[in-house]
Amino acid sequence: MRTAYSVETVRAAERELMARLPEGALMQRAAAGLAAACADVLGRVYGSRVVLLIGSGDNGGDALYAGARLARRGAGVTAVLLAPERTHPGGLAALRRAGGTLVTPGAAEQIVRRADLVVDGIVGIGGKGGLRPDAAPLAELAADSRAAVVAVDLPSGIEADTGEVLGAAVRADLTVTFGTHKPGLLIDPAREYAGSVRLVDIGLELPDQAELEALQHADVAARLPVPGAASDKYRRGVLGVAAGSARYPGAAVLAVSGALRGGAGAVRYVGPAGDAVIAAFPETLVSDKGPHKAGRVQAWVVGPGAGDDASAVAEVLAAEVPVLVDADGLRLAERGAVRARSAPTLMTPHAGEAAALLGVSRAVVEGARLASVRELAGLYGATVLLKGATTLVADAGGGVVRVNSTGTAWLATAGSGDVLSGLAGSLLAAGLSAVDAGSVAAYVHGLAGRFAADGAPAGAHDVASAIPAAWRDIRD
Ligand SMILES: NC(=O)C1=CN([C@@H]2O[C@H](COP(=O)(O)OP(=O)(O)OC[C@H]3O[C@@H](n4cnc5c(N)ncnc54)[C@H](OP(=O)(O)O)[C@@H]3O)[C@@H](O)[C@H]2O)[C@@H](O)CC1
Ligand SMILES: Nc1ncnc2c1ncn2[C@@H]1O[C@H](COP(=O)(O)OP(=O)(O)O)[C@@H](O)[C@H]1O
Ligand SMILES: [K+]
Repeated sequence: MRTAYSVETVRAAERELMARLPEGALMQRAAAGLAAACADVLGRVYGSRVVLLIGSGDNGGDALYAGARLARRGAGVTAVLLAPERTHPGGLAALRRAGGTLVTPGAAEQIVRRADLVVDGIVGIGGKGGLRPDAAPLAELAADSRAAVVAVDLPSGIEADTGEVLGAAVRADLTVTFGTHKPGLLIDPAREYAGSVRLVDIGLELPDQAELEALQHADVAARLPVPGAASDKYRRGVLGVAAGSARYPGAAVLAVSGALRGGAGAVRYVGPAGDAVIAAFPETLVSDKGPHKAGRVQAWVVGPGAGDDASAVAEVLAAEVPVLVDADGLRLAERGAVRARSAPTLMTPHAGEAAALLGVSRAVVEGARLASVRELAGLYGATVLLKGATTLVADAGGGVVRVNSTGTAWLATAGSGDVLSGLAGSLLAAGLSAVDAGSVAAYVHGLAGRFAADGAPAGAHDVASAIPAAWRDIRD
């Protein structure tokens, strides 16, 4: 499991560790890891041109000490000091001793243009509220140069705890972060600014519960349902899918396509698109009599392409099994009915649907994804999976939020969300908790999207067809 901790938690762990170590030891660990990463990016350190962008805090200190290490290995290192009189004194002295050069921001444009590597030590976890006007132009210079950009701890200008980007921010090719990932490195839009992320262990002892966690292959493999000798189709779980309409029969087909590859033993389809479903997937048990007459299921998916069938949504919400609500179902589900449920509910909006439920604009949700998913989960007393380039899954009770980034932008194609709903529903029917079903489904779906696209456009049905390959890859 990859975890991320809030700034407050990082600060507390840092204080505790600093009290036990000689002064400056932690910063030296950080600087050593940073210098090694910079050397990897450069390939050849000797003779390279390195520019350090230095703010007035310890983030600048890390960059200065790392710059000194690179200078000792033969790099030409120049530090641009945003606040010369408040620059980290030890770091500054170290760079001077190693032969580095110091300049003011006025000289930055010329040297950044000729640099091989720009190191962003403007601000780290002490930053608040977007880059200030004196620092913002440096971020733009770095973006315009042909140099590789390495961010120290996090790209300056992003909000470490939330992943929001409130103004100008540095766009890095690599972020070297210390002790733990910070939530902002894993959540869009900030995640995009971080580039790839390298974690340097500096010995911080962190509490059990993180702010954010991201499943890895092994975590997903441990959660995927696998039948045993005693399994039969009922014990594996039966999923009911109430989806599709005369206008959108395809949504039903796609939801069922995800469901059949999600580990349930059988899929019951209820709705007006039975012929289309049977034509594509003859193994589906089809009925048009409404959810309450469909026979026993261990979980329901309701909503994809469902049009305005509010009664089907209400019927499904009244069932005492886990329910996944997606697409039209989100609009039609009464908040009170969701809150009154005793079995788990998993809601799966994209940013636009979440915005409509919260009564805000889509831009507000996209800018503040972590706060939005938590708020929606609290409002409905449900587990909420917020789709997007990174997918977040939050429980109503607060606590750790799951994040997934296995996907690819090729997944932004009509119907891929329907496939996800069937897949996640199937995992609910197989007995996974709502958080596990949502986050495991997002992981598998993202990987399937990568396999299906492989650098070229793919349709949602291709994504569904790639689910078995993703599943095998995870279990290998
Ligand atoms: N935690 C750990 O375990 C370890 C932490 N380490 C390192 O320390 C870093 C944290 O250092 P930190 O606390 O000195 O804060 P930092 O990020 O340098 O920023 C403060 C400075 O930025 C300024 N500033 C603020 N907002 C701004 C803005 N929007 N735009 C522009 N400027 C802004 C602010 O100015 P002021 O408000 O004082 O005028 C202040 O001077 C951490 O990220 C990591 O790199 C490692 O060395 C070892 C282990
Ligand atoms: N830029 C992106 N990068 C990665 N995944 C994405 C991106 N855009 C969308 N997705 C994923 O594609 C799916 C789209 O779902 P949704 O918006 O419900 O589409 P639809 O309603 O057409 O089925 C979600 O799983 C979402 O996380
Ligand atoms: K930084």
